[in-house]
Amino acid sequence: MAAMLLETPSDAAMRRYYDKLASAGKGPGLRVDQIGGAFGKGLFADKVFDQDELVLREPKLVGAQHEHNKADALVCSFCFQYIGSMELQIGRRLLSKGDESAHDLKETGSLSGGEEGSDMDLTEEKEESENGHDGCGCDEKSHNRKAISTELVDSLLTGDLHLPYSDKFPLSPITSCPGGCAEDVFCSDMCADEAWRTYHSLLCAGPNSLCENKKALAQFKEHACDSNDIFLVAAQVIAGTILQARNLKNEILKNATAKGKEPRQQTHDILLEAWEPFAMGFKKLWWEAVALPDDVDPSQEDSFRDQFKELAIESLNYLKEAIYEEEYDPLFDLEVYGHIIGMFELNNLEIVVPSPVEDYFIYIDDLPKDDQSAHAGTVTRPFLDALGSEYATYCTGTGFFALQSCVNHSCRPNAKAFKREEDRDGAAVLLAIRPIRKGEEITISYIDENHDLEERQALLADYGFVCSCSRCIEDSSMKIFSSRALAGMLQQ
Ligand SMILES: C[S@@+](CC[C@H](N)C(=O)[O-])C[C@H]1O[C@@H](n2cnc3c(N)ncnc32)[C@H](O)[C@@H]1O
Repeated sequence: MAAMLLETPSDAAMRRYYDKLASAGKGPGLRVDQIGGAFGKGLFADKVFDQDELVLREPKLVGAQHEHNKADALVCSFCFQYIGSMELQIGRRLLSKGDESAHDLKETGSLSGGEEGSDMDLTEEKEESENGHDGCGCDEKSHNRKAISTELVDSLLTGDLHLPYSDKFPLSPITSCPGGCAEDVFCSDMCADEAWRTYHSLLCAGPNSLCENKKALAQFKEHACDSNDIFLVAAQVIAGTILQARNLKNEILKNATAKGKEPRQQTHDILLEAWEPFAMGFKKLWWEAVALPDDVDPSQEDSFRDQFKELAIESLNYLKEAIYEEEYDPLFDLEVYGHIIGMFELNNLEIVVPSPVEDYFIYIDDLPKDDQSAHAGTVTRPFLDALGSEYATYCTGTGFFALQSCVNHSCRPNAKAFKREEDRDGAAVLLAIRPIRKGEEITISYIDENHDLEERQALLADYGFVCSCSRCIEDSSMKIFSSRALAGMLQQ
């Protein structure tokens, strides 16, 4: 049965699924078709798109904010919109900075000695500044943060301090998890209910959770946070499929009872139906799909891949202990788990949501100079200085999307993933970068395409395929032609 979950869907099954999405209004003006060969399936325009026109806006099927980003951005666990208030966002960020500073102090014995502690973060921030994000007037050259009193941070967290003009940046109030856990918070009852219905009721740590072994669930989460938070998204696929299968089964039972008949549907048919959205995703085994990093010697490749497999085994064992159901046993097969994570490796989109905190400080900095703006500057400056150049850290996560995951790469793309001003959540957004004809395939570039053929091939090797786009074919034949011409000249 596990093998059935991993079978490539037939053309007819694929057609049925994507037609169902289209009739539900998903991806208007688009259709998914088989291309064949290396390309598999692709997303196609079913109408003309003008340059800069929105091609696709789609919510995730499954996804999560990165664990390491949670202290930086308080967002709805379901749609990734920022929530709470500007004061709370800034207060939480300062609190976590305070914790980091205390940690630095413990590790190095001095605050300044810890400044180099998170090289990766600092590089990312610098890149953001160079890309023009740093417009608030904070000292971008220095990563030094100025200390701020705990009382001031507390006053933000408790809501006692109201920052000037923060009401210009209203955020949805926090909706608690219906299961009573403190880990997940939402922007609305709608998001809380959707999360509960589609995966969270089985993965919630709260008192109303449907998970029967919360201790194992906690161990599963801890393991994921310590190793790779992609396991948390894989758990959403498994929990979501179980919950959907239960719903389908109940519906069948209800219909049969209404007709006074015995339900005829087999468990495995129900499971296959519930699994349908994930059956469509292009998959490979995770430990076979991950690219070998440059710093790993090829002679060590087997042990490198074994480490990934070992992690997946550990993670799956915890998840099994937490939410296993015999009826849905195939979902807990290692090959299935490995393919779910491999599917993420090959298809997932990095979710990025711009920070309203950045907008807020830019707004304050851009106010026309008068007494009120001077006052606003004086009140907000200590917070900006305490946040330092990291004031604009975005919400980041990873998600798997039904239609976006069908978009192939081209080194001569006609669309790009781009968040517009109004896209303040975790939806995947694609815009046309030139006019697109009806019937044309929608393509994006997975890499920076402003490189020559060799560099592009090297970058795409990380994605596990050799590009067969029209530009690469032209460039390759040009290369062959040039080398033949050169060989001919040398022979003469
Ligand atoms: C995100 S998926 C795109 C949808 C995929 N074609 C499918 O059938 O589901 C990425 C995979 O599509 C294939 N692919 C995408 N762009 C390609 C290209 N330019 N040349 C060759 N294969 C490509 C590769 O197998 C890649 O791992």
